[in-house]
Amino acid sequence: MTFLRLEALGKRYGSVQALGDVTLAVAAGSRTAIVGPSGSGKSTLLRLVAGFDAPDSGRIVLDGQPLAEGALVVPAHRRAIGMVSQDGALFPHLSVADNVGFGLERRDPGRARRIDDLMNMVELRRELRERRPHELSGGQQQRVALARALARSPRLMLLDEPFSALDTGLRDTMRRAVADVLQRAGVASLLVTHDQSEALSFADQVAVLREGRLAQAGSPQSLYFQPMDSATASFLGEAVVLDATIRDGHADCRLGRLPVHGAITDGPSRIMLRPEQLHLRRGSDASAPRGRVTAVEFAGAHSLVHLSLMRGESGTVETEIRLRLPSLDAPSVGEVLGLAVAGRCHVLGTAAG
Ligand SMILES: Nc1ncnc2c1ncn2[C@@H]1O[C@H](COP(=O)(O)OP(=O)(O)OP(=O)(O)O)[C@@H](O)[C@H]1O
Repeated sequence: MTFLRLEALGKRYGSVQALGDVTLAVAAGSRTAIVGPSGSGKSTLLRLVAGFDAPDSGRIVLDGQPLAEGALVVPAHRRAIGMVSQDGALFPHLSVADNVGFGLERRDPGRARRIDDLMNMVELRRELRERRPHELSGGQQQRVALARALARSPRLMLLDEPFSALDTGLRDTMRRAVADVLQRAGVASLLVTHDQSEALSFADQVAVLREGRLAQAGSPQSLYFQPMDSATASFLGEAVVLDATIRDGHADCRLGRLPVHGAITDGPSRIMLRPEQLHLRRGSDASAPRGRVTAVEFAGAHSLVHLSLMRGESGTVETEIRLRLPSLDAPSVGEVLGLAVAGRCHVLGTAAG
């Protein structure tokens, strides 16, 4: 069931069309991640939903109630929408308990109990109650910010890069913790992030913005394996994009004849494979697709291996591809390796979203 609906949303700042004709549906209790290059309109979208800014066109409907539609604009404090930002924006002079309870009525006899429950929910120990924000770790501060945002039982939670100031390990832990808390509370959320893998692992739905337009929205799996175009494909991870001719459910390309996803019309096209579908083989014959290793970038557990695809006996160098391989098994520069493809390839321009 659609809980939040953005309909043909548009916003202009002077000559810049920050958002244009964006339509997006968010299901009750679900998690949507908004991704896109810098300047693509992610923060603008969040600001319009929060009520910090009004759209020029289109409408926003939350749980059946229009929040913005023509001259009607419900003010931010009447929307029952929570927000957690990158720095947590805690009040430095207030204790943890008072930060968490900031939106609660001071004279409410149930206030202390509610603060305890909220701290419990985000797994903050009781003994942190009287500390000031600067006496907390980054992860603890984000938990306080989340508890404070949950205090007034929001209908929707907006997460504006809440994990970006945390280091990698903590980031993963916090991402899971926040997803968990929101799920248990049954609160739908919109997450803006620059981190594609964070978006893919956090959300049930990922929406890709480009130049203020919605390029594609869908499940993380459908966007990753069946992106609409090569820009979305590369934005969400490493992609191998090749020219191909489609015939009888197969693509003829530089990697041979590969089965394709779905029923695709015959003709010239472009296909995409994710690098993890390609397997390198040592000692393969010259008739098989092969690649020459041109560079190896060591990065700890994995190395980024650059290969030039070759064709036929002459070994004519064709397209460049990059594969992330376990460093223990990484080839050396100059080696010629056979390439086997696992699974089906995706024909670009045929995404269902
Ligand atoms: N208040 C403003 N005045 C003028 N232009 C603005 C304003 N806010 C945003 N813009 C412009 O609107 C466009 C979208 O900006 P927005 O901040 O929404 O992008 P973003 O995707 O969040 O970018 P980033 O990833 O860099 O945070 C940009 O071109 C930006 O320069």
